[in-house]
Amino acid sequence: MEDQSELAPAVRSILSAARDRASEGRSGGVAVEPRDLRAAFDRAEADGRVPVIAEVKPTSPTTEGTREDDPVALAEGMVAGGAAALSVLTEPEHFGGSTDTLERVREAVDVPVLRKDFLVAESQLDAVESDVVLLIARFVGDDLPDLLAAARDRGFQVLVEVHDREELERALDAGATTIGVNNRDLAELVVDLGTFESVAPEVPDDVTLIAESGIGSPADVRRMRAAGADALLVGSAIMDGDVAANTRELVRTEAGEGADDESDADDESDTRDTTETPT
Ligand SMILES: O=P(O)(O)OC[C@@H](O)[C@@H](O)c1c[nH]c2ccccc12
Repeated sequence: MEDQSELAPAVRSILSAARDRASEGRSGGVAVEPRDLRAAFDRAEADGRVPVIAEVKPTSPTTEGTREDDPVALAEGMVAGGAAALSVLTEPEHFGGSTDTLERVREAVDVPVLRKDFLVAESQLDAVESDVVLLIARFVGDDLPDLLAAARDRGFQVLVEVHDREELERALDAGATTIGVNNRDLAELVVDLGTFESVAPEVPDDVTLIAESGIGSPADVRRMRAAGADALLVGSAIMDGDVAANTRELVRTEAGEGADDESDADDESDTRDTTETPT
């Protein structure tokens, strides 16, 4: 694995906490019957919605304060706003997440739910059922093929997260079929939508490609879609304010051939501060 000193201190702390949780997991393991992520994206497209995975993220290392609302109510609002799928943080110490929250959310909605955590050991896959799990290429290093196989054995669909072309190559070599390009650099915690634009052209067409992080406005949605995103993963911009309205705004970006262009411009100046780069 890479030299950890290159990572932002907050990320190093998250990883060390993740290793301490490495023994978590139920004895006996999980056997998941997943809700199909690709089918959920296709349904959204057929319905004129941009496929968005909306993320329940109560807080993060660079977000001020914690959103205390019931995560189930937030999740239901996101689905009402048109989210094709949901992502739920289960990392407890830095993101205010829990496996219990994920279970409650997954029971309450019928869209696929991604477990968002920093998984580094196979046993962690058994902590809770979800439709999709995240593996971050940078953090799992050479264990990627084994963890991918272990996740699939349990029935999970797997989203492999990459940040550059070298990680993309590793993900493809390991057999990943759903790949997310994180626009946030985990070394600096800085967001640059150009990251997706530089990696996306290297991704084969049969891979489901997701643009992650830093997407805050209809203009950002258009930019990522133009660069080839099949779907978008959005946290902060949806969590800030009315989650249903925020989701709806992003999901409807392509409805009616840009008919909303003017109101988009107004909406972008509302509550969201696009200069912030929370994780
Ligand atoms: O809040 P944002 O900028 O919309 O980002 C969401 C999501 O991409 C981000 O939370 C994320 C991407 N990869 C991660 C890995 C772990 C924790 C969090 C993440």
